[in-house]
Amino acid sequence: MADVFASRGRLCVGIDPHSFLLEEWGLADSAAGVREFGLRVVEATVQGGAGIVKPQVAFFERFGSAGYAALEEVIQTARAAGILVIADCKRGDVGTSVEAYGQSWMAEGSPLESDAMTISAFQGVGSIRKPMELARERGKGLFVLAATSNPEGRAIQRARVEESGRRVSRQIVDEIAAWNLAEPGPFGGVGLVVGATLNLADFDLSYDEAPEPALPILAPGFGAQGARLADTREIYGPLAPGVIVSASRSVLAAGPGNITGAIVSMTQEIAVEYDRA
Ligand SMILES: O=C(O)c1cc(=O)[nH]c(=O)n1[C@@H]1O[C@H](COP(=O)(O)O)[C@@H](O)[C@H]1O
Repeated sequence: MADVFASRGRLCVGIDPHSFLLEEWGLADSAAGVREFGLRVVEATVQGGAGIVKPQVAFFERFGSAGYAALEEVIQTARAAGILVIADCKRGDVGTSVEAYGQSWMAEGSPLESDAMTISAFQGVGSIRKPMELARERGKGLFVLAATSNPEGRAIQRARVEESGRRVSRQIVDEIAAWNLAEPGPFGGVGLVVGATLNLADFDLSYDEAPEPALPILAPGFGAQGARLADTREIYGPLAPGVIVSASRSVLAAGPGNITGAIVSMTQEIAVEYDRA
């Protein structure tokens, strides 16, 4: 991750081809439209000097197999251009089924092969062990939902686990942190999704000191959901060094003519936030 931040920066550009955005971009709400949208966002990411994209699979899935073909092309084009791809598929299942999901998004040569995927462990962290093993074997990243940015997640994610007494979010983070202990290097291989809209203390995720190895944190909620880039370090505290700032609508709404500029200015804002004493 340290090399990821050095070479690709912290901004993750979400590729979320909502119908309203396709219309604003003058594109059809179709598989051809999401393909064109995705490719243009990848191009703008390269031109804007950012290094990470996160295609939201749902918006492609709306068009069935044609949408998947479009997604494959977007992922492959981004990776060929040296951009890291986090497939936002939020998969989660058990046993051999979740293992197959892991293979779909992380196995070498899979048509959807990405650099990382989002995954749900609300069936128990043990349920995603196979993808965790695959990620480790293949040098891929996994981002496990821990404390999501949406307000509806709050009640369940703050609930306490009977056996440990810990909040669900904290339990997931602790289990992932324990898994990462076996890995060399300053950052763990498995990361977490922790929304920027939250007060982390509510989820028992405010730390006095950063866990070691550091946790990669995929941080959605900036822009359209209300969180401000200038608050990143305050929101995440000791977790801030691992944060990947993820934004979709707030970047994409700039439109095809201005998206590169939006990426450049967000990258600068993030740099200012991380450079200040
Ligand atoms: O895993 C995610 O990326 C994610 C987790 C979460 O807790 N909240 C969240 O909004 N997301 C995703 O992040 C993106 C947020 O989009 P914007 O609100 O438009 O920036 C969407 O693709 C969401 O699916």
